Amino acid sequence: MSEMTVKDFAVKVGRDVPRLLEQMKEAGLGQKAENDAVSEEDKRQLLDYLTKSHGGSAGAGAKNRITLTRKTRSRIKSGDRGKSIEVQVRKKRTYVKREEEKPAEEPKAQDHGPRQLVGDMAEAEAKREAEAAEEAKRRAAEESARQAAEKVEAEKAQAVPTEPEIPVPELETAAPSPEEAPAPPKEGRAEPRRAAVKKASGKAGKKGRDDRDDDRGDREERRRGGKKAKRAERRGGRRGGSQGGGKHGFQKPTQPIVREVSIPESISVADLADKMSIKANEVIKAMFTMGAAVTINQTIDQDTAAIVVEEMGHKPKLVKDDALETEVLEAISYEGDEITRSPVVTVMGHVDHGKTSLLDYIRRAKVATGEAGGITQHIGAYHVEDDHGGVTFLDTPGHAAFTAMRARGAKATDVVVLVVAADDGVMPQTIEAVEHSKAAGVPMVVAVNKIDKSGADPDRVKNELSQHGVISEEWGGDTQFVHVSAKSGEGIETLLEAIQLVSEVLELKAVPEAPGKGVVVESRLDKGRGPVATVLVQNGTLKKGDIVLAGLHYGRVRALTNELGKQVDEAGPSMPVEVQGLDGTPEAGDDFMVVADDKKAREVANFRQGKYREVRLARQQKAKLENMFSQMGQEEAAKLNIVLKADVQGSLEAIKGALEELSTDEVQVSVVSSGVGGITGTDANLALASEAIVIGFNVRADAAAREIIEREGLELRYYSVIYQLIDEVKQAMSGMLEPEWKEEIVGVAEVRDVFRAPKIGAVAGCMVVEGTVHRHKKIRVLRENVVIYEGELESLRRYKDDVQEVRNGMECGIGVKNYNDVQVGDKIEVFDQVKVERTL
Ligand SMILES: Nc1nc2c(ncn2[C@@H]2O[C@H](COP(=O)(O)OP(=O)(O)OP(=O)(O)O)[C@@H](O)[C@H]2O)c(=O)[nH]1
Repeated sequence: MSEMTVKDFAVKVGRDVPRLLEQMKEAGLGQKAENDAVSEEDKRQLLDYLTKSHGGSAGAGAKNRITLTRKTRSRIKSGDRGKSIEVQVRKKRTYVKREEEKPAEEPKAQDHGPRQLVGDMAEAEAKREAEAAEEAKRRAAEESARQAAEKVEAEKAQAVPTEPEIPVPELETAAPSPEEAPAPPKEGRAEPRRAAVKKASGKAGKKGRDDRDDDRGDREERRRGGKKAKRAERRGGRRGGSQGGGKHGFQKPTQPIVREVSIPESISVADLADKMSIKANEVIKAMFTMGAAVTINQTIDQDTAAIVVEEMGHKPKLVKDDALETEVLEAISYEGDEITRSPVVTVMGHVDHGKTSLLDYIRRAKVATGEAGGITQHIGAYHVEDDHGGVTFLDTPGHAAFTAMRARGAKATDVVVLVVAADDGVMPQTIEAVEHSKAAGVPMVVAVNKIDKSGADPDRVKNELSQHGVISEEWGGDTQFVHVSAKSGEGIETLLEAIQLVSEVLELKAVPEAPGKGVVVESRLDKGRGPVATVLVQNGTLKKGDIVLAGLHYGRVRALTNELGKQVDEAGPSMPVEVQGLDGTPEAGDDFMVVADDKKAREVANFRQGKYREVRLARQQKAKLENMFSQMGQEEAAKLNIVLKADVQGSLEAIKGALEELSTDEVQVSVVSSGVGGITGTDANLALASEAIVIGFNVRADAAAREIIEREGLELRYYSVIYQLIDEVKQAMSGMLEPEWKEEIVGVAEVRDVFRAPKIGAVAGCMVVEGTVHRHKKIRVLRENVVIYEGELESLRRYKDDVQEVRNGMECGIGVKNYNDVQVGDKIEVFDQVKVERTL
């Protein structure tokens, strides 16, 4: 065809003249009126423009092509199980305009610019297509399984010439090119495509009965070929497509997009489908044909997922469990301009030395300044402003909070303020606090408190602390001692300055523009507000609306509340803030971070929840005394950490000394903490933080400690004979732990009342609170979790009857043989000695 007018052209391409003129103008053509002539060159230019504007390739090679895609769905019977699979076929066809051809025209579809011209080009292309299809067909013939493809190709080739001015949809159905750039779905599922193509076309009403018959034939063939053949076919199909594509001048090699699908150790069906960019239904169906009935939310394991992915024609990539987490975390950038952030302080010290008073004083004096009402809330932390940029105090004094955080690997504290009452001096918990902060590598400032008191003797504090390696600056050490009174407020300013001084050395930096991250200080379930967590932002800024991952939980920040109870929109570095919107209550010490993707946050949280259990189990194994050494790598310096508690100072010293003497060149035994008294939650947390085993010598763990020990799978051992304790540790060190006799506590009774009778002595009215109390087993009497007597029972009675055992929840009368000093509140522990095989 030679030249035509815009009007003619508009008629040909089925578009109205003004719109066409507009497009021509956009394409840089000069036509302004409907009677202006349109040359071949103009058409090409317009086509080129439209192709480009629709995302087509604009390169020289792509100049004269147009690609059509069409999606069809069909069902095919799969395999010999007679199950059917829904097959989605994406067909793509590229038409290449030949120089000498005149563009034909036609289509419709307003918003598919290139499509309209396609029709235009189609006619010209028909011949070439036919040739190309033949070529593809030849190649396809190399593999028998690809017969279906050939047919379709052939049909495609025929489709064009039979109806020169075919509307676009006709053309689309023609080419079953498996390739597909933008629309991922189903690609991988290439093979069924072969058979399904025609079926789909037939469904669309574009094909005749013959086609459908052929289609059936294909299916028959496929059925006969079995699975292997199908796979071969699929592979072949891809190859064939690709080769044919080259000949056709297709835009891209017509290979199905084989995606590399990363599969975590477990994944939900929905997420797996998502990763392959297909509908979950299709995964469910595919799995069904493989003999597994799953639901959309069901989580499948990695191996199964890998098979499904392969079956779908993609490449599974098995990723390590924490890969997703790593990916999510690594995707967060904390780069930017740094500012100096305020120090975060934890106050520690012995009971009654004034930690709470000090925190309260500072809060009252500082936080409320200038704030309406000045009422502060307890949210677990607060920030005070001073002349040097402020200080944040973690408002949960004590070692428990500190160790709980450290146990979770969190380093929330920059500076420890060690409160020592000037009238009381260094006490056991003072020493414990020193141990904790040293172990955590956190610098200390000593607040010598109660300086207002008449008995205050600050020099004594200095002196006593120096014996524990905390030496005052005045004495040539590096620790600042500040005299304060939490009552009068004396010295508080100086204390804040001292904190600032220490923090300057630390050079605490943060990037306020970065996404917020930090640590959970505490959390609770609020009746009205749901899970509420106080977090300390350590870097970046946490904002309302952010998606947050916190420990095992995640959520979108619904509200942020500061320590004054005021809603805020954001919290910057070193600021504590209460967060609402999480789906659960994270633990103190859990990390939190703002992540970009809601779904990924959920995935990581889910993963962590699953992992949590495994990690605990793993830790249980590792923490076993028996396993500790066998698991140490050779290059690893072997170290056995012990948290030791004993009934009296004498035994404590003796055991500690003996244990430390066990150290050899290969294995170092280190008592990270020791003390007199029952095993507390703090001890357990410290053991967790330092990967230590807990040893109780004639002492027991309290409820809090037991909870942590159990939950975290720590190793706890009770002993009552020193040499046995030392011996077992020694044996473990030499890797020769024999089958051992281990004590097992089988029942505990609490003394509720004590009756004294002249003949039989003291009888304790008890309630069995754990296990079963047996008449003939050995017992110990515990007072405040410390063993005060070991022996056996004289009598065990229910009402007036002598019984052999009394179960949990029942009352009974207990007489302890040769011991009459039982008191209300004591516990009677019944134990057994069991042989434990050594497990390595
Ligand atoms: N005279 C005087 N009394 C103080 C001072 N600081 C605290 N006290 C008193 O010491 C007692 C204990 O203070 P707390 O602040 O409860 O001590 P704590 O270290 O928090 O104690 P626990 O929470 O039990 O570990 C209280 O009666 C306070 O009033 C002080 O500087 N001077």
